Amino acid sequence: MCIFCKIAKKEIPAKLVLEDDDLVAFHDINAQAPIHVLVIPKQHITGIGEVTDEHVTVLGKLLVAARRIAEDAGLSQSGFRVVVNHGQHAGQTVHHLHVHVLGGRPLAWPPG
Ligand SMILES: CCNS(=O)(=O)OC[C@H]1O[C@@H](n2cnc3c(N)ncnc32)[C@H](O)[C@@H]1O
Repeated sequence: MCIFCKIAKKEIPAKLVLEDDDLVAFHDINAQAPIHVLVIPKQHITGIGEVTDEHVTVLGKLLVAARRIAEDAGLSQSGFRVVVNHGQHAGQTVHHLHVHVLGGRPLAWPPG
């Protein structure tokens, strides 16, 4: 089972931020900003490279949750970044769809 499925099933620990029937959000173990949270679907989807029309609802839920997490973290005014990485060039290391929410400091553009 993938590591994020284990987190979703509470089989391994994580610092949870948000959970509902469809998704769970938790602090990134290797934070790249003062706020760095991952939002994942409980359903195993390997990544953005796999999504189709059947995933529209859960994809929307991930983005709304991302906004709520950023707002709760007080980032609405200062700003935040929402990132999904796909494949080797993007450095995807966990093959379970996840949305990064980053904020709390100025974020460079373009990213690396
Ligand atoms: C370019 C990044 N690669 S990624 O886009 O695939 O992001 C994976 C992210 O998952 C995080 N991560 C891996 N294992 C855990 C864990 N057990 N708990 C919380 N976060 C984790 C990594 O720190 C990384 O930021």
